[in-house]
Amino acid sequence: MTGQTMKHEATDAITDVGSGTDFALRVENVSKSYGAFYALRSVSLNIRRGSIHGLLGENGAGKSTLVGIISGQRTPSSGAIYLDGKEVANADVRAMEEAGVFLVTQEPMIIDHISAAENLMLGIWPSSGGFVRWGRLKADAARMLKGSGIDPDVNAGRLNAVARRKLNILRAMFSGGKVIILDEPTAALTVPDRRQLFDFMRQLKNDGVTFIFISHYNDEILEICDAVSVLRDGSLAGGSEDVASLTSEQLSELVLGRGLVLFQRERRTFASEPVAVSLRNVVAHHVDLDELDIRRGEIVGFTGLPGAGAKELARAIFGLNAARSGTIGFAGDAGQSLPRHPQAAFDRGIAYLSDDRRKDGVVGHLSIAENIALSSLGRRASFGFVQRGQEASLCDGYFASMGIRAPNAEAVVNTLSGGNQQKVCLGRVLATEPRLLILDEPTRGIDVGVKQDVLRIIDGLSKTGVSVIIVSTDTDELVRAVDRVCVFRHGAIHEAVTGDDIATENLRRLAQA
Ligand SMILES: Nc1ncnc2c1ncn2[C@@H]1O[C@H](COP(=O)(O)OP(=O)(O)OP(=O)(O)O)[C@@H](O)[C@H]1O
Repeated sequence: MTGQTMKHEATDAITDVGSGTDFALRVENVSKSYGAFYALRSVSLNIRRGSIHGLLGENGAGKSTLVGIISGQRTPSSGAIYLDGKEVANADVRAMEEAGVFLVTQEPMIIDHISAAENLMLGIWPSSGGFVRWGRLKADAARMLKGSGIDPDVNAGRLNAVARRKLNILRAMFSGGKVIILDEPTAALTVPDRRQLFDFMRQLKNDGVTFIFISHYNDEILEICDAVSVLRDGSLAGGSEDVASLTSEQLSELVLGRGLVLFQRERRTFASEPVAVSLRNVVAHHVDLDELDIRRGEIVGFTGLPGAGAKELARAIFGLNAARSGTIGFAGDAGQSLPRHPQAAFDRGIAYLSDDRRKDGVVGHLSIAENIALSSLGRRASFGFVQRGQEASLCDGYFASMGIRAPNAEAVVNTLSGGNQQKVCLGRVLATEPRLLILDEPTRGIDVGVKQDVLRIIDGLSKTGVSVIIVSTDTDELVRAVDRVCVFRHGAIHEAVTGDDIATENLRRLAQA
């Protein structure tokens, strides 16, 4: 299928507006500009009632901007939104929620000091004569949370990232949402969590609820979506009303406007390479590891269920989680205690990309250039002075190779799309030129095209002798990018997989077993 035929299909879909009553939501000629820049340019969409409609596009294509407008978080520069055939004008988030439109973002809006049950029912607490009916609230919430693994009575502040995300999704679903927008909802969810979410969506869809679903994962889109629309550079570039008939390759082509060459690392054995990193007897929160050696230039994947030790070991190596005991040695040296904080790790040539860019990723109010240079400046400064020319060339290199979408490297990071912020984080970590690079979910939120570029960059870096750890729940990423996968269970490496055994189904089975 070519980009052109797809464009044609999209146009047909739009002209076939029907009576209007078939559509839960219509977007008509919506534009959004920031100064002279158009984030959206005259976009029109028709979303069928009771369907799951995928909204696709590369990083920065305009997806978040569009759903921000639909949900009342942002105001369009021009255009109109129709809900059940009626125009909604100047609506804010509250008005849109009252009208049944809910946006579930990647960053859950949870109130920490109240219980999970109270959060779940936020805004719809059952009341009688002005008093909240706590008994009814608890009973309703317990029913809703059944099977989710979330204790209704637990203080929400104590929930982990996955539970918070689930709670947020459940809240939208149970608040009488007629149109529920899920912006990359599956990031950080395990395979069983994801299955549960999709079952839930199908159930609600049968009851007539409409979903808009943003995802960069082809397998998810093919599994759950009925129709898709694709944005490219702020304009509607195509779509399909019959996702079931598409292959993964066709979907990628639809998004990128060109065929996609998937990256695959040429795996080899490292037995004859010198040991670059030696970990011994590491005991930390959720970690109890006897030993692990990583060779020069080797890429090792860490995977497992949450709390199994993969992420926790990575954090302990970088000094983010305190280790009770254990040593790390480089290139056969005697080894020293694990670093106590990130600066100490950094000084020993360890770099780390966090999966939480909000907390320890980029500095939003600084420019792309400043962010990329930030971690490596100390190392490059001479007599305390940073050479501006050096900073500029370092940054230009990463700006270009990461394909960051912005007018130039001086753009403020807060104005970038989520995926582009993630690329800035990665550029910043790579610029430190470490000897051990730890990447926690490096391509989460990154579009399918750039994902291949990122995997290529990591591959290239390993060929310069850097040892790499990739912590990932994305089995596709592990299959394409690493030489060895360590599957964690109870804080230790339960199994190490190499060669052709690094295959999607095998990894899924091992991680869940
Ligand atoms: N406040 C702002 N000022 C200037 N430009 C902005 C602002 N907000 C968004 N943009 C720009 O609008 C464009 C669309 O961004 P948007 O976040 O909608 O993309 P996206 O498709 O959701 O991307 P991603 O997949 O990376 O999340 C981007 O180029 C972004 O830099």
